[in-house]
Amino acid sequence: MSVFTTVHEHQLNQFLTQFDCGRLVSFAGIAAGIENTNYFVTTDRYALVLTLFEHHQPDELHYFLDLMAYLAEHDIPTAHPMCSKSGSYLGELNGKPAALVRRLTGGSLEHPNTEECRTMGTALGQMHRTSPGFGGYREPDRALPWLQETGAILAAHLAKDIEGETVALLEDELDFQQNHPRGHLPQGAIHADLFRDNALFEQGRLTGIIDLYYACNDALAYDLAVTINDWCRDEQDGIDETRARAMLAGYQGERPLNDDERAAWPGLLRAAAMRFWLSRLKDQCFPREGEMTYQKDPEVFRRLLIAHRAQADATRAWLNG
Ligand SMILES: Nc1ncnc2c1ncn2[C@@H]1O[C@H](COP(=O)(O)OP(=O)(O)O)[C@@H](O)[C@H]1O
Ligand SMILES: N[C@@H](CCOP(=O)(O)O)C(=O)O
Repeated sequence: MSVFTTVHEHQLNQFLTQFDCGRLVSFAGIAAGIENTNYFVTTDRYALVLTLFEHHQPDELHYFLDLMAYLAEHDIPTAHPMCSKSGSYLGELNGKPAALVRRLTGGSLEHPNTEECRTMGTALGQMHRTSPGFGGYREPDRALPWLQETGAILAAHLAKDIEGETVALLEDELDFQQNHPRGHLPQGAIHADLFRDNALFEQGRLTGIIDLYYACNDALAYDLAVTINDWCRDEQDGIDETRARAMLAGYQGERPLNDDERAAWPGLLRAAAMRFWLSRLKDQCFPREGEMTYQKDPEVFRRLLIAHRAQADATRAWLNG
């Protein structure tokens, strides 16, 4: 259950007076999600989601909310935040920064099929045609410096056990990533965590991209690699080539990758696998106090990283449809 901060009805009513959003009808905590406190809020005018941000700084929250508004206003299916009567997307509730966004319909897909992967690729391509025009900037917080810092902590921790092979993989991959920077690739605002649980579908149609709370400015093609690594994974923690080709075709129908991006592609898939292997491994080795009791499996991304390291040419071939 991820309601970390309980909201009482009188607090919510007070908060809603700042918005022109009608009268409260009902509200209920949302169990999914692992970072923030979320509630479904229904008024006599709107279906909304209330988020109380548990960790982020105001600066980055303005970036996330402005980006959501920008994308929604450019016809990318994202949840538009509600603007308060005083002109702000960000308020405060129960001592936490808080925002109301429009509730999207649909649900996330556990087993997306080829067509749904193509649809997601198309939407991501559209988003990446639009997002470089967004004026905000946020430094990537899970890029090389974070990989190095986290990798060093984990290598020291794992070296105490019998994880020789794991430490060697970690160090070798860090070395590779250090020698394959991505700053020369086309940049823009990226989602950075567009996993299956962060997109809503209804009858085969994408209704929305949610949880933009890792969004930052980074290489656009890296965002595509993050997305493929989750949406197109097969049962053996490799990549299902048919779904990957469909997602890439959908994406490139909107935004073809350039020669630099094509050359960098196998390394980007590795960077994306490494990022989620390390964040999950860190949560496993150093569980965050007082938060989620379930953990996401780091092994999935370790195996995927090994698979990507072994098949650079094959992954590049997916780019050709
Ligand atoms: N705009 C929205 N419309 C509909 N459902 C939403 C919306 N935003 C969040 N949700 C629901 O809340 C859940 C948790 O949201 P999420 O942003 O992923 O939380 P966290 O940041 O804590 O991981 C989602 O899985 C989804 O069910
Ligand atoms: N998608 C990541 C988890 C990122 O955290 P969240 O707050 O978006 O749930 C993973 O699967 O490791």
